[in-house]
Amino acid sequence: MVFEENGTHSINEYRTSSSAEIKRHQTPIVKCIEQRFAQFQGDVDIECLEQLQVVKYKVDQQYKPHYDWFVEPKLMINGGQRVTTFFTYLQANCSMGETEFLAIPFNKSLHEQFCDILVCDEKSTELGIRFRPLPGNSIFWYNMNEYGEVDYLTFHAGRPPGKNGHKIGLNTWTRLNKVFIRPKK
Ligand SMILES: O=C(O)CCC(=O)C(=O)O
Ligand SMILES: [Fe+2]
Repeated sequence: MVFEENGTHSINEYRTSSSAEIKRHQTPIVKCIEQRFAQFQGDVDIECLEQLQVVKYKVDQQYKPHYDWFVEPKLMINGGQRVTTFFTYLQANCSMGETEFLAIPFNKSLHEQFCDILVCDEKSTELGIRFRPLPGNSIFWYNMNEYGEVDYLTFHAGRPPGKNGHKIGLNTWTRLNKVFIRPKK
């Protein structure tokens, strides 16, 4: 479910999870979180961050494979392309609900040492690595390179939590330029 700015919501088959935006600098804690994400990236301007977005998945809800970078130019008018993504696991109570990068090859000898944060099971195929939703962990990646080319290896999905499962995560997207947030009336 996607909540729109005008208070309506729509069911999106591609993304059945719900999401909510946290107003920029809303509280000192929100500002502190924004600052830490900006500092991690070499002190980028915090105004280049989109508003933090919380996403919630109930059993069987998911976000099917997608890129975080924009295809449509109109989405880049305010702030430009999404340079990076931080996805932080806030809550999860099950072994499923991973974040899967479908275009990255699972390399047993390379990835086996990371089985504490990656799923390494009989389903680990040659293509696709899956991050466990471990609360407190963040995954971070660049959606484009230094030449401004978007990265197709970032193709990823938010997999559905299993039986009695749920997952809550925090998206922090950083844009090329400052994002102007329209004041709410
Ligand atoms: O839920 C996840 O694991 C990933 C979420 C995601 O890719 C997104 O919200 O863009
Ligand atoms: Fe995503």
